Amino acid sequence: MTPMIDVRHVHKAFGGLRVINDCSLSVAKGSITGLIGPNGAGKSTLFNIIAGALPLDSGQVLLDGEEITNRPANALFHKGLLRTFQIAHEFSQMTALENLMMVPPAQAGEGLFNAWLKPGLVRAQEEGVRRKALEVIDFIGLYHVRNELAGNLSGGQKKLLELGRTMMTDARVVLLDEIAAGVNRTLLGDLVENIERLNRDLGYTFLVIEHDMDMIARLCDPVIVLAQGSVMVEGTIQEIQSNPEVIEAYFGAPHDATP
Ligand SMILES: Nc1ncnc2c1ncn2[C@@H]1O[C@H](COP(=O)(O)OP(=O)(O)OP(=O)(O)O)[C@@H](O)[C@H]1O
Repeated sequence: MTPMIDVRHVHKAFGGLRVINDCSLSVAKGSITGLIGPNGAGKSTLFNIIAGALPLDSGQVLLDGEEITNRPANALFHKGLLRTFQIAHEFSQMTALENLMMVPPAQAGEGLFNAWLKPGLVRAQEEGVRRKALEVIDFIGLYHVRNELAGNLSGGQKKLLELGRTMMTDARVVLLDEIAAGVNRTLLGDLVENIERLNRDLGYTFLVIEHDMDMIARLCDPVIVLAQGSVMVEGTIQEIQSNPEVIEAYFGAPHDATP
């Protein structure tokens, strides 16, 4: 089957520093694939390249068989490739529900033409967006705080809201960058469940960068280990955790602790 994301022989350097070195990997459709590796391995750089936030020097990136190399993030958004972002400062003064309602890329109300000539259409579309936002906020378990300012939500609730924002569009693949950081265990459980439901019920594919190994172990199969800008090994979490090369990459020497 055509992979959802296919990274082929990608290179990227910052000045003289070669950060991504002939990196090739693929993310299977419908998978929750983990991307782990020691600090500085190049995980965020690779994410930024896939998400259209950073140009690569050479190589290719394909989305469901279509070349998307160096396409800007907004073009990828329309193709259903999204990444979660921290709730920006200006959005913290809007309610949780309004944050969701802001997401759809082409709200008819924004077009003057539609606003003047088709007010009925604008109202109907806004109503549709609101209904969907209410469904999404219920799905992610934040219905009870829907009218709270986003800035007042807890760290974990903000992460759930970020995930909810991806559901307002027709996402096919979502890149999650360290979504567990700073989230308490209870909300982390909710986050994991929601990711699993999106994967199982809506067919989302996920690529997950995460330092939290519990979260990787619960969610991801397969797990890809990046070291010095290229793939060291790929396998199940059990295979990864018992691989001596991986242990050495994390700890610098053979060791009996696991990553
Ligand atoms: N914009 C940049 N300019 C110069 N160097 C950069 C830039 N972005 C990243 N780097 C360097 O590239 C290397 C890889 O960084 P990257 O953030 O991709 O690693 P990472 O695997 O995500 O690390 P961590 O797990 O610590 O977040 C590091 O040495 C970093 O200092």
